[in-house]
Amino acid sequence: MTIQQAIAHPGCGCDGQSMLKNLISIDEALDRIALHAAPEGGSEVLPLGQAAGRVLAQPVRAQGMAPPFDNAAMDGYAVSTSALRGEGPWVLDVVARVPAGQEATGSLAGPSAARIFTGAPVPEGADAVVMQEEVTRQGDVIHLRRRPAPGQNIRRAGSDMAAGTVVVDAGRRLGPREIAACAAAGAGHVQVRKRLRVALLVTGDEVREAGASRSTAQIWDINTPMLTAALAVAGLDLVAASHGADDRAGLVRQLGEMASHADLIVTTGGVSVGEEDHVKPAFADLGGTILFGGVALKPGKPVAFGRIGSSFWLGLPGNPLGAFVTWQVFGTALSRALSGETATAPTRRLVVTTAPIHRKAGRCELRLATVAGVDSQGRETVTFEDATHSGRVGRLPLADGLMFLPADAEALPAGSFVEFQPFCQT
Ligand SMILES: Nc1nc2c(c(=O)[nH]1)N[C@H]1C(S)=C(S)[C@@H](COP(=O)(O)OP(=O)(O)OC[C@H]3O[C@@H](n4cnc5c(N)ncnc54)[C@H](O)[C@@H]3O)O[C@H]1N2
Ligand code: MOO
Repeated sequence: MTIQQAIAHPGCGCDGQSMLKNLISIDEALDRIALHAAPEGGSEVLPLGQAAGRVLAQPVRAQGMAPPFDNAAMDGYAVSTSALRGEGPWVLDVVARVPAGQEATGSLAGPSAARIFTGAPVPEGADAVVMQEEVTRQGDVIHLRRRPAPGQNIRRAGSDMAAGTVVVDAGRRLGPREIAACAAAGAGHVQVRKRLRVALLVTGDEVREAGASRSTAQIWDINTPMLTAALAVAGLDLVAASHGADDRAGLVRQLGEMASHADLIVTTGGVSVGEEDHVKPAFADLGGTILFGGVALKPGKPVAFGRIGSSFWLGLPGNPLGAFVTWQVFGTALSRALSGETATAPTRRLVVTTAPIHRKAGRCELRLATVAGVDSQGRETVTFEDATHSGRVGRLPLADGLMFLPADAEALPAGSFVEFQPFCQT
C-alpha cells in the first residue's frame, strides 16, 4: 500500500519530489529488515514460571493426554445410563464417593451412583454425571427424575490435547495463553531464545533528563524513558542506555563500544541532513553498512537501518513522535526477527474514517487514531488527529494506534477504508 508516487502538487518543503527521490516505502523498508535480520544469540532452558515474554526455541509437545483421565465437569453423581431401565424417576444407591485428587476405587455396577466432584476421575462403569441440582438425595439414595445422556458432564481424556501433539510452536513469544498450553502439556521447563541485548543511545546537546533543571534552549528527554518502556514491554534486555552529544568523535566511541556487546543498537536523533547530525557519519566511520536511510513516511522520514559487525543498528529520528512511530513499525518488526519470532511485522486491519481528511501528499502518513466503534454497516470506525506533529506526544495516550494514509492521497472523504496498526501491547 505505502507506494510512493509522483505528486501533482508537491507544495513546499520536505515533501517535494526532489526530497522524496531517495526515500523508500514503508513496505520496502520492512522487506529489507526481513531480508537481513536473522535470529541472534543462542537458547537456554528456563523453568516455565520464568519464561514469560521469551521466544520459544523448540516446540512444546504434550507429554500426555490433556485431560489425563475422564473426569467430572460438575459436582453431582456418576451413573451408568444403560443401567437405568424403563422410564424414570429412578432410585439409585450411592455406593461410592470420589473427590478430586483421589482415584476412583471399584466400578459402578447396576442401577447405582457414585457421589462425584468436579475434576474427580469418573469411576469405571459410569458414562454420565448428573448435576446434584437435578437429583434429590435421601440418606444413601438419590431420586433421579430425567434420563441423562451418555457422556453428559464428562470431560474425556485427551479431549483438549492428544499425547505428542505440538501445542506451541518454536518462534512464538510466550504470553499467558501460550504458558497455559505449555503447563497443560506438562512442560515444566522450556527451551527459549536468549533475550536480545539492546543498547540505547539518545543523542542531542539540547536534551536533559526529564524533570532536571534546564536552560531556556534545553528540553526534557522524552526518548530515553519512552524507548526504555517500549523495550521492556517487548521483552528485550536493555544492556546500556547512554546520552550522546552532537559530536562525531564521541559518537564513534560510544557506537563502537555498544557494537561490541549489543545485538541491536537503537539511536535517536542526529540522522537528518544538517551538519549537527553526526550519527550516520559516525556509523560510517566505524565501517557500518547502511541498509536503508530514509523512508517516505511522516513522522519519521530519516529513520535508518544498518549493520555494524555482528550488531544491527536502528537509527530513529529525534522528534519523539517520529521515534515512537518508527519503533512501533520498524523496531517491533526488527526486534521480533532478531529474537527468532515467527510473526514479525505487527498486524494491520482495515478501519473506516469518520471525518474527511485533507493533507499534503508525498509521504505515507501514520496518523494517531482512536477506535470509535462500529458504523451502521458493522465496520470498525476511527477518530483521529487533524494533523501529525512529529514533536508532540501530549495526545499519544489518547490514541489506540496508527492509521496509514497512502502517500499519494491528498483528500479522503469520510467513510474511507484505511489500514490501521494498533499499538503493540507486548
Ligand atoms: N533541512 C532539513 N531539515 C530537516 C529535514 C529535512 O529533510 N531537511 N527533516 C526533518 C524531519 S522530517 C525530521 S523527523 C527531523 C529529524 O531530525 P533528526 O533525527 O536528526 O533529529 P534531531 O535533529 O536530533 O532532533 C529533532 C527534534 O527532536 C528533538 N529531540 C531530539 N531528541 C529528543 C529527546 N530525546 N527528547 C525530546 N526531544 C528530542 C530535538 O530537540 C529536535 O527538535 O529533521 C527535520 N529537519
Ligand atoms: O519525518 Mo519528521 O518525523 O516528519 O518530522
